[in-house]
Amino acid sequence: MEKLQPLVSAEIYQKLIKSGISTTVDFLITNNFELAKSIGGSTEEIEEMKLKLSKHIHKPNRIIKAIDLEPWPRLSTGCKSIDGILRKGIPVGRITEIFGCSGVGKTQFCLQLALQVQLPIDAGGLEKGAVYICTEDIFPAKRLHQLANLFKIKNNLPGIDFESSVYLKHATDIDELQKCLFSELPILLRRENIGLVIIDSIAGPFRGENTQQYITRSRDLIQIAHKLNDICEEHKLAVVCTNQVAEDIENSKTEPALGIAWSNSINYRCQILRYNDSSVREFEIIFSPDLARKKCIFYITQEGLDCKDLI
Ligand SMILES: Nc1ncnc2c1ncn2[C@@H]1O[C@H](COP(=O)(O)OP(=O)(O)OP(=O)(O)O)[C@@H](O)[C@H]1O
Repeated sequence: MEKLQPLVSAEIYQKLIKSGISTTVDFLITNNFELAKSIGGSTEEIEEMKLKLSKHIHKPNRIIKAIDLEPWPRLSTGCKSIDGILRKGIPVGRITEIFGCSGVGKTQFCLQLALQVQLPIDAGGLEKGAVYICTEDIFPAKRLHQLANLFKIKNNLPGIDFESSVYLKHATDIDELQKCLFSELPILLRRENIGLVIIDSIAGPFRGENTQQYITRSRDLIQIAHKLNDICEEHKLAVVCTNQVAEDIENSKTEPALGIAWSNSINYRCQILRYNDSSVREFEIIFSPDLARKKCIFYITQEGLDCKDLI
């Protein structure tokens, strides 16, 4: 892990340590306003420091030890078995897709992430808020409320109003989704400290478009995927998109919707499956740039995702 010292002065290093920032990755993913508060100086000066540090990490042709490889920061899912196969959680700075049949628990998974992201860093969170973009059903506010109340108790944080850091947007068609991603979201991301953007589901706006709109549909999808990638990288946040399944009748199987252009635009693809009608689910990594194809089991309770008696 790349240490901040000797890259910054001893005085600044001490101030950063006091704020819980000990590595270059911590520094790079922390909001400029927060850094300016911790070590003094203007946000422009902080941006300059970030540029220098990122150049140091990505120095071309620099030979490094395997142990010095920077792991991508992760956001814990709050479920030990899933975190175990994801190497501590959902990657920050990348797009993760969660696909599965209707009612399998994709929304439940996303609601839990919207709470987890607000936890302190040492508890697996990012101490940031979440943006939740619904494209199909209206946002399940009651379920979030129930989860948030139990989440406070579980994490012993009775004073935190978790619901007030979840920003909602309902975008049911492609135009609304584009407007949200290209104009509304960038403004919000500049104003608020956001660590997670959820789209539930990415397939929603692309359904029901007729075949004549096929070409513009593909172009719009690619444009949206590029925008999501830019947002991830620029704001160092995690993007999670749920996706529906499409029937492949010829081969009697189901596949994630939206085809190959979308598949090539995401970094991580994971599937949730349900065992019969029980509360037990299977979570499987289908592809990823840094993880093996693995699966684990978990279940959904009123407190969210869990695996207590399973591991
Ligand atoms: N409070 C709860 N206690 C136990 N299980 C719950 C609770 N809330 C939701 N569930 C489980 O989650 C399932 C619904 O999951 P969810 O709405 O997240 O599915 P989904 O994959 O997002 O579906 P869709 O694609 O139709 O939106 C329910 O069928 C139930 O099994």
